[in-house]
Amino acid sequence: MIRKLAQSVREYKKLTILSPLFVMLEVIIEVLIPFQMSKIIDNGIAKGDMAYIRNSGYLLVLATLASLTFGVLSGTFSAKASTGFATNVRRDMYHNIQDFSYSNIDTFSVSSLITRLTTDVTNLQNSFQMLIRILFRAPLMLVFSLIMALGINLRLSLVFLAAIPFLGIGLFLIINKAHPIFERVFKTYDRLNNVVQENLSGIRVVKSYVREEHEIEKFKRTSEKIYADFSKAEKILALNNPLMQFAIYTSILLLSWLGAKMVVSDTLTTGQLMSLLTYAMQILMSLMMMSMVFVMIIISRASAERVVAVLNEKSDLHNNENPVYEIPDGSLSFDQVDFSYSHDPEKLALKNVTFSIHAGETIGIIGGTGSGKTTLVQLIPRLYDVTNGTVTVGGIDVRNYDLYTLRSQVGMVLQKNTLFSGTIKDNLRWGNLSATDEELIQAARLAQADEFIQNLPDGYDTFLEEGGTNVSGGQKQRLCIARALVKKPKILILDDSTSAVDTRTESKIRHAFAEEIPSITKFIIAQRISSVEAADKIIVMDNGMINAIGTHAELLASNTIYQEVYYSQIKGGNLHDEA
Ligand SMILES: Nc1ncnc2c1ncn2[C@@H]1O[C@H](COP(=O)(O)OP(=O)(O)OP(=O)(O)O)[C@@H](O)[C@H]1O
Repeated sequence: MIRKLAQSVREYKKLTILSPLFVMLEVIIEVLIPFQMSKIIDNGIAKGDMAYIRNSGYLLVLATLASLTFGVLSGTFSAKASTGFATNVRRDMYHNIQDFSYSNIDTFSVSSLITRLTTDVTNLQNSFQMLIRILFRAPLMLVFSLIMALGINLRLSLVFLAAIPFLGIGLFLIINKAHPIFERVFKTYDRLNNVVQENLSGIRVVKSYVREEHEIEKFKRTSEKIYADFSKAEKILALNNPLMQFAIYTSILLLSWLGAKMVVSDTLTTGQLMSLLTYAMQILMSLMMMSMVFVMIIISRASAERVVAVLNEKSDLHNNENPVYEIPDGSLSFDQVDFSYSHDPEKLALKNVTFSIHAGETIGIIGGTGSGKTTLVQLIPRLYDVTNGTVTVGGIDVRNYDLYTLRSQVGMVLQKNTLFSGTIKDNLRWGNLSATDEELIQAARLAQADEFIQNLPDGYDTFLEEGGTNVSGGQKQRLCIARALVKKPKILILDDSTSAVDTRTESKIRHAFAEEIPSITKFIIAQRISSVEAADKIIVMDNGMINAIGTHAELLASNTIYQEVYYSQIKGGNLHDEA
């Protein structure tokens, strides 16, 4: 875990090393100051030597200034190194997430990824800063002060040594109790983020169903859970303070009592007792700092595990060796394809799917909800890999293509359309950054979007709000179709992407496709028979399997599922409705 995180230090390595180096110089001076003080008391004040006092005083001022400078420098370096480290961790996580396949995304929820990228990385940043500064400072201070104290008086110094194991055991117990609670707290954070994200992205649904109270209650419950867990963990951590204070004050009392007796019996000078007391404070303060760092480490250990899980997650879709960079044509075949989302052969979402189609054909896919339509088409651009069997495009197994080549040649309009904030042009260019304005207009024409775009006050430069909230559902779908067309794909997949478009416009889209892009293979998943009846072939899906393949006339004559859908739509009057 540490090795993985250390890889993100990169260009901040120098600062990461410089910070503890300056800490070391700062500590050395801080430890020498009490020693010099004891000399001023014993050699200067006791003997009334003003010149000695003055010269040593100058030296002390210089030492303090130097220690201050080193402190400022190490503080600055550690702040820069830790923010840089956090930036790199975030960047590495973000890069890795971009590589995630759909199945990787299924492993982590979106809200959990957000907490990991924000709260967890901030925790890591704080502990990294503490680690390179305080975790160096405290042990150095401890060791140097102990050496100095032992040099002054061995017997009295044993008092500190007795305190160390006592504190060590106390800390170990605290850490063991608090860590599992922090692990739990971060999972609850994920839930909180999930509640917020779901609520905000679905705020319109929440409002239209008047579910505000319910949502507030859900938020309150999760916040209270975080509050309860945090309070519990903090209560355990708070035991650290009395434990430390007890050790510090007992040691100082013992030291003062035993030291005073030694001063009276002339086996210790006043200056030595003074500096011993200062070293006692320094030793115990450094122990206190170390315990604080340990507390921070407990909190961030849970975060570190969550961050490393994202960094270590490998995309399960890779390019094979010597991938193919050219797709010959848009012909396609499925050969005995099984697919399971959970990689469990008992839970197949697709079973023994076999069919083949020629380039340029239009294929309709029809079937009940959950019958596997979306799952089937997701295997074409390799959003998931098959569990068994093969999918080929242009006669070549899709796993043998370079992923980028394959996906750039398969235009897919998903069921859940997403437009991004930006102008219509920006959104259309998602498909192809170098597309000319003419190409954008041509794609929009085919998708029957050009007319309504031209009627917008700023035309193609109209700014779309986040999620495309300022256009209607049907307009959004047409923009998404146009965006896929800008890619000039060899295969175009429309997954229920004309459901909000009226049947007259939908029919215009179909005609435009047939006349102007005849060489593109088209998949149309639809609920309406009218959307697929003109297709060259229609696949009827049922429970993850192909129930039948044929033309509209063939299926209407022989397939019961197709007949049922057809007649229910005739009766419902929505076969060719113009909603
Ligand atoms: N990401 C996923 N993880 C696990 N199971 C999934 C996932 N996506 C879909 N499924 C399951 O796979 C099956 C087929 O789903 P699919 O989305 O392909 O159906 P569909 O025919 O497209 O349905 P609809 O018409 O409602 O969109 C369903 O049982 C569904 O619950």
